Amino acid sequence: MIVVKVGGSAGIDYGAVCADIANLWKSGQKLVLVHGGSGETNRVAEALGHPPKFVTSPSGYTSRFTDRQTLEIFEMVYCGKINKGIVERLQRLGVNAVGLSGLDGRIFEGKHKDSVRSVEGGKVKVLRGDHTGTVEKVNTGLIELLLGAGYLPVLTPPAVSYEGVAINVDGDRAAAALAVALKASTMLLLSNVPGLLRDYPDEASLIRTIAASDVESYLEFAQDRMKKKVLGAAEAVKGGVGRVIFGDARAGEPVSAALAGAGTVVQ
Ligand SMILES: Nc1ncnc2c1ncn2[C@@H]1O[C@H](COP(=O)(O)OP(=O)(O)OP(=O)(O)O)[C@@H](O)[C@H]1O
Repeated sequence: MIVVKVGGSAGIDYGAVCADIANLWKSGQKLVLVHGGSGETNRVAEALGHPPKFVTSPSGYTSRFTDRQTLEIFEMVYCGKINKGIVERLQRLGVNAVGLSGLDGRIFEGKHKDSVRSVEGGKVKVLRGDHTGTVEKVNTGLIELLLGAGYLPVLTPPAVSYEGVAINVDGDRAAAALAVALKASTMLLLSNVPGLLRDYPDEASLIRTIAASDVESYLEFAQDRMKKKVLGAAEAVKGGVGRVIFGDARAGEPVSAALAGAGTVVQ
């Protein structure tokens, strides 16, 4: 079993990702696909007159401030446009894909965080009305049912809180929790960079391997949203996933290339 997470940043070639996945799936590889959608969400939010707001926590992590209206835009893009776009591509390639969010069947569950601490102009402010959280529990029953019946699950945030409220969660960490729950041998985190760069954005500074015991020390090279990927990788390997690969989803055969070791391999 492998878990493939494809991001939603500008430049990602969903056609290439889906074609590669379709070939692997047809050759008998069991997999679950998780996706993001941040780039398109930003664009749609701007177009709808509710521009995105990002907050940086005192510990340096960046996240989307998700008020109710942002959550609805987020769902339109992630669960609507991106999820159905991927399912359509896979269907056209002859793969019986089923698109679900973490809300459906309570696949991704976690605690609702209503307030977030944000560093603004050197001061720490508390913002309320946030619909975010972290996946703490993965309910694999529905996924196993689908896999057992021959469907390829295509999953996306949001998750559901214990009270049944939709919460925006990080896709990389959700994929990590899923990979652990499914006892996946490999998790791929594919985005619009060749992997973790020592000196971002210099692509020649690609870090090729990271020892599983040492992942967190690489957080220092990751800026803003890349930090969540490194954190997700650490959580996955700690949870028993054999290897995590940060790979490039901009062209070629992104999944096969990453499986063959292109990118940053955490093992
Ligand atoms: N050291 C680094 N190496 C590589 N990328 C980095 C680094 N530091 C920061 N980044 C940024 O991290 C981004 C990837 O994270 P991001 O969360 O935007 O991607 P994604 O997974 O495609 O999106 P989504 O949130 O929609 O799933 C890159 O586009 C790059 O700008």
